[in-house]
Amino acid sequence: MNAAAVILKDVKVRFETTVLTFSCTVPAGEIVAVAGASGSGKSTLLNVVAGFEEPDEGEVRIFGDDMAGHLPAARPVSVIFQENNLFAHLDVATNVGFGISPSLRLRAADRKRIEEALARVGLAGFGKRLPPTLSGGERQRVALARALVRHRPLLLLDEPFAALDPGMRAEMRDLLADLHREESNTILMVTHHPDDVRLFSDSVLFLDKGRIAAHDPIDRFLERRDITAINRFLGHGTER
Ligand SMILES: Nc1ncnc2c1ncn2[C@@H]1O[C@H](COP(=O)(O)OP(=O)(O)OP(=O)(O)O)[C@@H](O)[C@H]1O
Repeated sequence: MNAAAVILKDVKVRFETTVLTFSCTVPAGEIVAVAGASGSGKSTLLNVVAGFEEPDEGEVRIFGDDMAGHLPAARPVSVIFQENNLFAHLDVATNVGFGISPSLRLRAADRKRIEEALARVGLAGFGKRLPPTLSGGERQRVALARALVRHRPLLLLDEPFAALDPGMRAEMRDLLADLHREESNTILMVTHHPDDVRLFSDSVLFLDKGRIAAHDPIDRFLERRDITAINRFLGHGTER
């Protein structure tokens, strides 16, 4: 598992008042927490990888391939956002079906895969329900089921548990960890929660003011005391 899942090389994204700069190499098969204060650039980094944001400069490679000009749908990624992952007027099975075929031309074997994915995330029998009738946690499970049927080797999660209570967060974390073991995929997950970092990740990309301030294996990251923003994030008081 030494190949790189993601390489960002001198990537620059310019907004009106800000320039964000990213360079990093994420090994395949890792769970990587993407952390940092609000406005530090976490979502932008994910959007650059997913293809929702084109960099002004630099190179984005996913499993070795240069992603320049590749639309999001053409990238080997699945993305789960904090919310609004689902079409509210379409039932759960149809929402998951989009992961298999955007035109929803689903064969019997596809419908079986949808049912299996729903069962895998604890939602057997939910296929005919509409998203507004589900709890926040159930909706995120549907989004996860849709990611599952896609079998993409890179899963990007932008604060996927933000709207969930602590018990549900822990459940979702466990479920993701199980799926990661089964699929051997690479996961980049934006989170504001130190617990997600401590309990879930192999390594941490820590952003500060639009650049990557630290990219460490989890043990090393938790021992750091040299960056104020990390101390603040980990609750290490005012020490520098
Ligand atoms: N479309 C945009 N136009 C202008 N500025 C933007 C745009 N998107 C992001 N920015 C700016 O880029 C910086 C990084 O934003 P980003 O959303 O990536 O941060 P974040 O770390 O994900 O924040 P949060 O934790 O609050 O979601 C911020 O200063 C933000 O205002």
